Amino acid sequence: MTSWDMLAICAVLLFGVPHGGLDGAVARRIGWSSGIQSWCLFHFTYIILAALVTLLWWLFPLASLGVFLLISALHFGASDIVDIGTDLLPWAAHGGLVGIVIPNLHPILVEPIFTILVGADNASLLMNCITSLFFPWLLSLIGYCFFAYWQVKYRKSLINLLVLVGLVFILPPLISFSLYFCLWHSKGHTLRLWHSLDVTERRRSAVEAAIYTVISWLAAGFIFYSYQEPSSITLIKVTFIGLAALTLPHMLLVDYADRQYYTRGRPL
Ligand SMILES: CC1=C(/C=C/C(C)=C/C=C/C(C)=C/C=O)C(C)(C)CCC1
Ligand SMILES: [Fe+2]
Repeated sequence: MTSWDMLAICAVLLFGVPHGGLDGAVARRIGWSSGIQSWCLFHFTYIILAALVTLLWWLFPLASLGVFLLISALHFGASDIVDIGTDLLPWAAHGGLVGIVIPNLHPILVEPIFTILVGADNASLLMNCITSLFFPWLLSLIGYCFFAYWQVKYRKSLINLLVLVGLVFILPPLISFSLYFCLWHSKGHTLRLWHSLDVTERRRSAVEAAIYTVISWLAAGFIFYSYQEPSSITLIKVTFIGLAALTLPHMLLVDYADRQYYTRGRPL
């Protein structure tokens, strides 16, 4: 791992992870009350789901990484176009960027990372599967180009996606992932949510997000140093398995519960 890769991973932890810190604010606005019982239930459920993902990863690494890539595609795709719509073609094209395009454009660099996460045999199986998805993804991108020609509202997001594909092409995988995750996904989510929050909710939500962020950094640091031999391999494991663990509750809240609230007519 180069020092740029290290920097990229640190950026993911420092600037990417905090966007999940606003999940408490999301929970409140979809109806979780601020009472002590609800508060405990919310945190308990969040932690149990995250722990369950970690346990499942340990038991079934290949299936867990496969499902993680799939739900990440749904999450990233939905988030990229959240202000515009929910059409399938743009969703698929945006969703495939991280899980399909990055591994296909840099298989030599991505396969060793998958190997760290799920073992060599599983990594090569997964790479074969992802390779076979590249052509369908390319078709979705071409279809999206035509779609955006007619649906003018999608043009800007299409151009964004094309720029991102260009970045993925020229940059190493961890660097392009980190740029997308920190500067597109997390920044977009945080700004959108911030503006949609009641002014009276903002201060509390910011303090809460800062506390959750520090707790997740401490947890990551603790797990990292409790490994017998902290190394770049351990850093990769802690980062991506940690992301997978936090993504499930984060996604259930943001993409499922909050979207229902959103489609009931309130602003996001
Ligand atoms: C595992 C792995 C990758 C995918 C990471 C993903 C898919 C992260 C998703 C994070 C989410 C969904 C956060 C929620 O907000 C890469 C970059 C292809 C590189 C190789 C290792
Ligand atoms: Fe997210």
